[in-house]
Amino acid sequence: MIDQLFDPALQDSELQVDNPTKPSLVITQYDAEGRGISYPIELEEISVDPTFEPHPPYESCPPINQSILPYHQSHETATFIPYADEDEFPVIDYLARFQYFAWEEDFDPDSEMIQIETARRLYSIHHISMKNIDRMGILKPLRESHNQGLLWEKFQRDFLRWPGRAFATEGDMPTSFEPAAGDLRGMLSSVLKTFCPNLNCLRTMCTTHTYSLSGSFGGARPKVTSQSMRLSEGEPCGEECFRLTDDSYLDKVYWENESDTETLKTILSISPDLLPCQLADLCFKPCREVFVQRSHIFPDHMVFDDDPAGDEMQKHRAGLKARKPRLHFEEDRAHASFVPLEPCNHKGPCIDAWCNCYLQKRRCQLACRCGIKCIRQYRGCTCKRCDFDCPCVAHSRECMPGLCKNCDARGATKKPCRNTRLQRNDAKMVEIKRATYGLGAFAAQDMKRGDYIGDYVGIFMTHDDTNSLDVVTKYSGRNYLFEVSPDMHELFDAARVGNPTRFLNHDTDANCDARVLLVNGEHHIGFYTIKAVARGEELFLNYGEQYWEEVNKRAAC
Ligand SMILES: C[S@@+](CC[C@H](N)C(=O)[O-])C[C@H]1O[C@@H](n2cnc3c(N)ncnc32)[C@H](O)[C@@H]1O
Repeated sequence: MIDQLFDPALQDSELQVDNPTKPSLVITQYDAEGRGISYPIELEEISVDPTFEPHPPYESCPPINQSILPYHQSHETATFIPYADEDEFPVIDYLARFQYFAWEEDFDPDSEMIQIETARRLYSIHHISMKNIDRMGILKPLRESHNQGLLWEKFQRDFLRWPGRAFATEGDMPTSFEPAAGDLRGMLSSVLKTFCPNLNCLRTMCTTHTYSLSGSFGGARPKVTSQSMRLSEGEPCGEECFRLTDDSYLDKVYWENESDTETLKTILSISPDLLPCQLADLCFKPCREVFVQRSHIFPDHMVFDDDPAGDEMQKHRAGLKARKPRLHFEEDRAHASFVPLEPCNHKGPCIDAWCNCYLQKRRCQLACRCGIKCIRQYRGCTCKRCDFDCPCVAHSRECMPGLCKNCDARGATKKPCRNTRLQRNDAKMVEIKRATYGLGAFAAQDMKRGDYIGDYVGIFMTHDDTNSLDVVTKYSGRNYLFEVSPDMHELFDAARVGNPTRFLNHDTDANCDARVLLVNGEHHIGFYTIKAVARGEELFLNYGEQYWEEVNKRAAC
């Protein structure tokens, strides 16, 4: 480029290069006529420290703040061959662990294109509504939700233009699906899908907590009768306040628009005991009208009932008296076997076959929609200082904001409950540096015994899924699998995604240990110091004998 600089055709007349021997970069900008203007930029010389080793190939670890559950179970499908350009890597052995190549079974872009084009022609040329196209059942559903279905997929990728397309240039289908303005339930469901309501999760479009939330929220039961609301203390909110209404008004309210009643029902299914004055603001209706409608939805005799869901409870009441439920909560055991369950959502008590939690001998979770009377829900602790006497601590469970009564589990004060450090991410600082065995984690500050280091996160998988990892683990000599259940059936793999806890090396005289904890209904692996650690010291875990037995077994076979 320096030579070109002196080409009179390209050279800018004002360009001066003071010292052509000094490394410099010349930038030439061309205009539409091909005239170039060049100017030099001096380069800073950079010397590379030879001790700084390049990062090993095929090893990347994007940071995550919570474990993830991938959409596609990668153990069945080979999407990628690591170390493929290294002769020693046993490619065939690796591929033999999978049933398919990803290209064999992944979506077929041709078929998808044809489906989209077919739908478009049916819609814009033959004027068949999207609802009716769906009802034909010949194509993939167009709109399953605001972010699922053929229409959504169409906007996730760029299709090449294809010859057939030119013959039909009529308009396109609507691009997005939004619930109608009056459909409060639809709008809330779509937001829930976008913003995960799980207490441990702040991720948009969360794929970890995949249980279907659409339509399943609500189901809370009223505790306050309309009569006691009317008798409760409080100032009327205005002339039309329910507090100024007598019974004669009860038959005189009729809402013509069904969506108004639906909106009220949706709000009540989430918060059944809101005062009519508050409901009036949310529904844009006069307070006394809302009161009358609420008393139709929740008649007082239902509120007194043990189970306003009614029938099922009546049917089972006789049975209930006779047989006391024998509760055996698997999760109460410190290192319980753990399989994630869909939250239950049913009428009637959680003591029969319709309740999945009951069938699986599990506690109901926060996300369950079985109602406030559920006897299987954990009630929280009542202690102030949560140490060894605390039932949450004793059962390897972090205290729960909203349920634990006296400790500051929410972290609202300067002295929040210690037994919530994992969910508050109140971790001591660590530094990742070269260590004896690859990289290692080092204390970046002085630590006391019992300090919290971090939450071991990775890809959530079952033991069967690890089969395909064996070849890679043996080849790289690095293993990032951590069992979350004692039978080793469920694991987190921090090889491909993780956080600094993945760098703790092994020592029999370890200064840290790992504890399986139930945190807001999910099992986590927390790392804690078991002795004082000075700043700069390396943090070690004892991987256990079983770990090294496995390593030796793998090496031998
Ligand atoms: C969870 S990783 C620890 C972080 C790892 N050193 C790195 O650079 O990413 C576990 C792997 O570290 C290595 N390792 C850790 N402690 C070791 C030890 N005491 N002896 C030999 N290798 C060890 C082994 O390769 C093991 O599979």
